[in-house]
Amino acid sequence: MEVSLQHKHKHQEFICASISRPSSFLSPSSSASSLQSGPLVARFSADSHGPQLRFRHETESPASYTACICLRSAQLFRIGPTESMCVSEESGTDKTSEKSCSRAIAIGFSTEDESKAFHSAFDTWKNEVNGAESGAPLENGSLAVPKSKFDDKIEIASAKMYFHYYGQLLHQQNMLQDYVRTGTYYAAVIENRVDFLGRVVVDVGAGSGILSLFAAQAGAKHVYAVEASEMAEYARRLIAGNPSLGQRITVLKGKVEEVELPEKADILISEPMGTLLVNERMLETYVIARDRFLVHNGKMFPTMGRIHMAPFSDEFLFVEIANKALFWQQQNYYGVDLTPLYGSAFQGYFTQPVVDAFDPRLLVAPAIFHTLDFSCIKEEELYEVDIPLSFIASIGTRVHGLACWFDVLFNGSSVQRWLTTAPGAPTTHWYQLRCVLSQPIYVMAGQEIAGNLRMVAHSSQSYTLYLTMSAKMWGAGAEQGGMIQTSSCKLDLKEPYYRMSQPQAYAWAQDQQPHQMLNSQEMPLESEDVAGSGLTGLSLQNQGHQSN
Ligand SMILES: C[S@@+](CC[C@H](N)C(=O)[O-])C[C@H]1O[C@@H](n2cnc3c(N)ncnc32)[C@H](O)[C@@H]1O
Repeated sequence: MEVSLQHKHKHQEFICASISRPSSFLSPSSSASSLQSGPLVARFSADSHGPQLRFRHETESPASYTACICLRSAQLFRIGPTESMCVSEESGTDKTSEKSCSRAIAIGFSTEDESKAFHSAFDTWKNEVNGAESGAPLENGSLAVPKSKFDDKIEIASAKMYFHYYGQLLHQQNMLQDYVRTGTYYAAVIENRVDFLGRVVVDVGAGSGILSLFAAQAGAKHVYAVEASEMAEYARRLIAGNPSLGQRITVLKGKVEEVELPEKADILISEPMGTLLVNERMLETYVIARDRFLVHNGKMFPTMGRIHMAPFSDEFLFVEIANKALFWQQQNYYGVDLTPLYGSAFQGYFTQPVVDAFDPRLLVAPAIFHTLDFSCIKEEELYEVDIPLSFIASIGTRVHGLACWFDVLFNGSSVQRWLTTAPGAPTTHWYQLRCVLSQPIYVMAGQEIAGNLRMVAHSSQSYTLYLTMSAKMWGAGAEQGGMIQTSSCKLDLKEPYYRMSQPQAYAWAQDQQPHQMLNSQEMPLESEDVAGSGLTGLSLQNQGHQSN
């Protein structure tokens, strides 16, 4: 749909030294990359053809032009002090195909100052296009708004808070200080140098730019660091302050769903994991980056993730949550009877998943896991994830709910490395997550616990969780497959209860021996040997998006 744009000047002109097509964009039949040299006029304008950047020879009339770029999809990269690259997306001219392709023009300037002035004008014109397209009121009337894939599914208010959060250094520091996390990324990159050496890398959601710098340390030919929040500016500064690496890194401020890159990537690196792996819905962004930027069979760091689940028993936690609602049992609160709201308050507290580090001995059955393969999963498959549950209880106890954690694999050519958030492993800033049932169920040792965990994405960048757990009939009559008790709950992953206790030593009843709940496949060895001690003292502020 058309968006009108009314710049305060009708056009703006600059002199540049040359324009040419970069060789990688030339068709095989092209003989020369140069389009024009000699003094050229670059003209920004907004007319009936929309907002455009046109180039013409100084001697030609303003109506004629050598090259024309639509400003709507254009991105400008500085590739040298007096050299820049302008890339735009073009729809295919072939009517039978809806495919679009990228078009690039290298622009030369005589001086650095000319280059700076041009970039500043480009940003101004681009901002005006973006302002118009995001629905900002313009003098010439109301606007139809084309939306990106991100804007289509995420509420504006949620996205605003989300990027505001990540735009602050203190929250990036929180992630950088998770040495299990950052150390494992560092080891995964450096030990798999061969996957980065001489390669083009895209850092998906670059934040401070730390992973881009790791990729450059591993010998990447060029890294495109894409970051939507104001952190992009800090990333630029950090990268400029590390010039030997920084000269191979370009920071692009924008959403992964919207920016254009001048070339395809051989490898993607990203840290898109939220609580329970999927919180924040950034995995979708990672998968979109794969489809937009990665060459066929390119690598992804991380390559896949697994959500691990096991039933747990934790009487202290259950009582703590249930007691929170006791407030509403007061019959004389300044003369008011609060009890009509007790039931709702009680249920309300159980809609909050609990985030903390717990003792793995609280698990009452070996864990199962569900795999999300980032290299092939479709974005839409992340909108709803349905996981059947089946466990065999190791002990007779009261089951209070489902404990969950995740790990991710860096499937490098030299070394396979896992980053785990398992209970009992060095604690990360993700901790673990527990869904607590308001009605616990009783099980005997050897009894099957069946159920289902359904996670449905919502537009506030998180998920609604639907959990059902049932104790299957055991002993006589079990062959009929009946359930003895079933308990269900609905939780909002966006509203967790952050309970930052240290893992506690729990006393075991005489008939309950501590047992090994993690099977050998799940033993979190890798992160331990990289990062050393855990981070149990790490603080995690309760601000809605701290889970990453
Ligand atoms: C968990 S942080 C990781 C930052 C950094 N890569 C690191 O490992 O320290 C995720 C970053 O991705 C950015 N981000 C999330 N969704 C994005 C999107 N759709 N486009 C661009 N950046 C995005 C956030 O602003 C945030 O800075």
